[in-house]
Amino acid sequence: MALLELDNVGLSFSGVRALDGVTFSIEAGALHAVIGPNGAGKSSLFNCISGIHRHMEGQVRLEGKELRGVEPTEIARLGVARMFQNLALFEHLTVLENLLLGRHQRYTSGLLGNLFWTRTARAEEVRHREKAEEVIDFLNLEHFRWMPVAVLPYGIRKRVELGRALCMEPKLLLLDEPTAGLNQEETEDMANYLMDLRHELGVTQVLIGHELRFVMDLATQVTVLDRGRVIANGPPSTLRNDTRVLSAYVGGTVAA
Ligand SMILES: Nc1ncnc2c1ncn2[C@@H]1O[C@H](COP(=O)(O)OP(=O)(O)OP(=O)(O)O)[C@@H](O)[C@H]1O
Repeated sequence: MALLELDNVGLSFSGVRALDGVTFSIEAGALHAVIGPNGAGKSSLFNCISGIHRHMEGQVRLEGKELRGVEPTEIARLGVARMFQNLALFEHLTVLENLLLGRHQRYTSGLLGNLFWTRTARAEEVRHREKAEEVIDFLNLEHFRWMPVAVLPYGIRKRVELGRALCMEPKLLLLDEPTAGLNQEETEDMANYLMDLRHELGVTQVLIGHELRFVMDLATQVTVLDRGRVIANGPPSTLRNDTRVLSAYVGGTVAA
């Protein structure tokens, strides 16, 4: 069974058909890219998976469990994390504090446990710190651990944003244009981290991308959306010369 299945997903906004009959699946361990021109429906699709659009049609299933109608916080708890294009960090908190906040939906000891600092709450706090430190090591953020996010360069903030999502120990990581605003070197760094994530930690990723070369080099599977519909779906090698894909990007070419 695929990790995530989208079955005939549709979404309308007062007459605008943002998604229409979107059906495809995401295999465990994949780095699955969703591409398409502006307005194709990529963000709408992520919002449907995250439970933000309650009026969506069709079905979204995570490990066979229907997500439609499930609250976004519960979907996050089930293992769907999201790295936002516009950073969702707390600027005045340190890198470590931001990462620990990424774990908040995993706290189980509750308010009373924390207030009275019970043994369970203490043990839990240690576990959260260990996980945050693992993520810091993995993303080479040691040097920035105690710095407030506000003073960090944009490329490092993007890495912290990825780290915040990773702290949730997701089954499925949704990456909304992870390289937007990054320079060439930072883009290559991000690509390497995403590949390591797949190979070393086995995290399944769905990535919205604009830059075709980046997507084609990185992804194991690509779904192309155009005006809310799936126009192509397959491994990058089969899509490089697909005329539907090329024509969806006006004047665009899929670099070899
Ligand atoms: N909240 C909303 N209210 C009204 N229309 C919306 C809303 N969200 C999306 N749309 C419309 O749905 C369509 C798909 O938009 P969406 O943002 O999902 O595309 P996209 O592929 O992510 O585009 P981009 O690459 O520009 O971010 C567009 O026509 C957009 O105007």
